Amino acid sequence: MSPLDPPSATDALHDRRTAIAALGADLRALVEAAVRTGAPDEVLLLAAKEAQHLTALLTVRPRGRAEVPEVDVFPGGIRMYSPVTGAGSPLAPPLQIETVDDGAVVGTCTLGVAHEGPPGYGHGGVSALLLDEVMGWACSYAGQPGMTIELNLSYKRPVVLETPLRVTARVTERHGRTNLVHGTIATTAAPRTVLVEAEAVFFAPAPDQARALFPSLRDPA
Ligand SMILES: CCCCCCCCCC(=O)SCCNC(=O)CCNC(=O)[C@H](O)C(C)(C)COP(=O)(O)OP(=O)(O)OC[C@H]1O[C@@H](n2cnc3c(N)ncnc32)[C@H](O)[C@@H]1OP(=O)(O)O
Repeated sequence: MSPLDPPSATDALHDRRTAIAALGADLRALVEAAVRTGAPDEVLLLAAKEAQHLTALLTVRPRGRAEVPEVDVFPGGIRMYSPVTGAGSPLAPPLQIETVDDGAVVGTCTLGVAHEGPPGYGHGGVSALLLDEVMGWACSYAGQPGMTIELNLSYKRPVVLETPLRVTARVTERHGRTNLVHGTIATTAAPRTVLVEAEAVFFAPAPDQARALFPSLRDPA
């Protein structure tokens, strides 16, 4: 559903997305190594210098704060730098939107130590991040991409790190531009044992409102 390269992607777009994803994967490995390392102080200081060098290398024609990247399909599609699904984001697990199953969107991911809350378990805010995203996808797939205006979570069991997770979401009710959405996190090994459950309200802005909120949106309709 969220392929890196839909059939319409040109060669140049394919190459750009591939390069962004390659950098993202190595940055995620770096972040995980950095939060787990037992290397001595002098190695940390050496790594900090190398990181400064990389930052300088990448600080070329940075995009503006509200600019939609050319490699993205927004709203409701590919977001290369999303902190949840973005193959190019060092913050993202990244979560893969896998299927639309009987109206429910299903995403999978594995959290690392960089996402830790209680030792060995995922941070509660990270669970909210995963659910918010997949619930947003459920709205898009129901035909009304929208913004979260309310998100309630029930943390039933801790979310284990380094364990494949299954995040599901489904629109349960629609009232005009407002969608009520239900979401869950479970492990892929035990999909019926809900670890975190969510109820959310999403609002799909009208075209004028979307134009004001997202000035670089190409087609707010
Ligand atoms: C285009 C989408 C792009 C999506 C990108 C991916 C996003 C991933 C998910 C996110 O993280 S979104 C980021 C977090 N959310 C925000 O930053 C939203 C901040 N909120 C706003 O900017 C405004 O609330 C918003 C522009 C969305 C709406 O402003 P309005 O002044 O038009 O809202 P209003 O208060 O009139 O409420 C809109 C409708 O929702 C209803 N409503 C509000 N709160 C509700 C509630 N708690 N329960 C049920 N309905 C509720 C409200 O009654 C009303 O219904 P009606 O249209 O029928 O009159």
